[in-house]
Amino acid sequence: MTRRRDYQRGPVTLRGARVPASTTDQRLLDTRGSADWVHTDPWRVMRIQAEFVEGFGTLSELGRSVAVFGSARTPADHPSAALAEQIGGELVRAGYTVITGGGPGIMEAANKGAAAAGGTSVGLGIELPFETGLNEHVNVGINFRYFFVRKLMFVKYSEGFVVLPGGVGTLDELFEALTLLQTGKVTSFPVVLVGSSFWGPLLDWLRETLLAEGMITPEDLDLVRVTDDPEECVRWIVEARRERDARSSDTAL
Ligand SMILES: C/C(=C\CNc1ncnc2c1ncn2[C@@H]1O[C@H](COP(=O)(O)O)[C@@H](O)[C@H]1O)CO
Repeated sequence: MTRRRDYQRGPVTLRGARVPASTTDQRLLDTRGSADWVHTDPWRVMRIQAEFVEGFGTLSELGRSVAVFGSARTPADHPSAALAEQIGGELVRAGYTVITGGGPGIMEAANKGAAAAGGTSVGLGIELPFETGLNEHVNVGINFRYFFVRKLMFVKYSEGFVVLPGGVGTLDELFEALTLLQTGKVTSFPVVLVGSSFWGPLLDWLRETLLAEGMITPEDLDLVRVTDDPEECVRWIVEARRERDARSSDTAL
């Protein structure tokens, strides 16, 4: 009688010709060989998971937060930077943690305002082909390898988005929020555009082209509000929170 030899690879049973010549432990402990596996998708999944774990672990403890977006290229002496700095400070005084992309320009200005007001000033940095690093006003920083992990962190841990003038990165962040709101994937939260002369032409295009051509509904236009006033911006966010809290206490009754 031939003895059937089973080989267990975790939950998988292998027999006959499928039985490997070495065990998993042997392969793990064998340090020789190519390092190509580090660049394979299964290994990337582990790194992606690690980023989620790190992000969730750090951000879940920071309390109520608002994200501030805007150009990485805005000079420190630009009026938009002054607005971002003031908004960072106002948000902290209203009890919020301020979350930005941790980079230069508008991000740095918002972090500066938040830190100067004695608040938690978060930077969710991103690994880029050119090193920029976290700006000096960040007091809680996480550097992400993967844009999509970082993007989820902004949405999951912010209860409002403040969007100052910016380029494609800023537009990407704005339209991701609008898509999630429009499709009901995220519970209603305020999106405030700061800078009426910058955002006005985009809103005109949304109305005159997208709405006119039936690509969006009139209600979609209500997903954003525009202001030039930092205090009004923060007031809208606080009011939205009160409305949300009132709605959730109604449903709890
Ligand atoms: C291009 C420059 C720096 C890039 N450094 C960045 N660091 C962190 N976050 C960034 C960076 N660049 C873009 N972002 C994200 O996109 C938004 C800004 O993009 P935009 O195209 O400049 O509008 C911003 O909100 C970040 O989340 C210059 O040295």
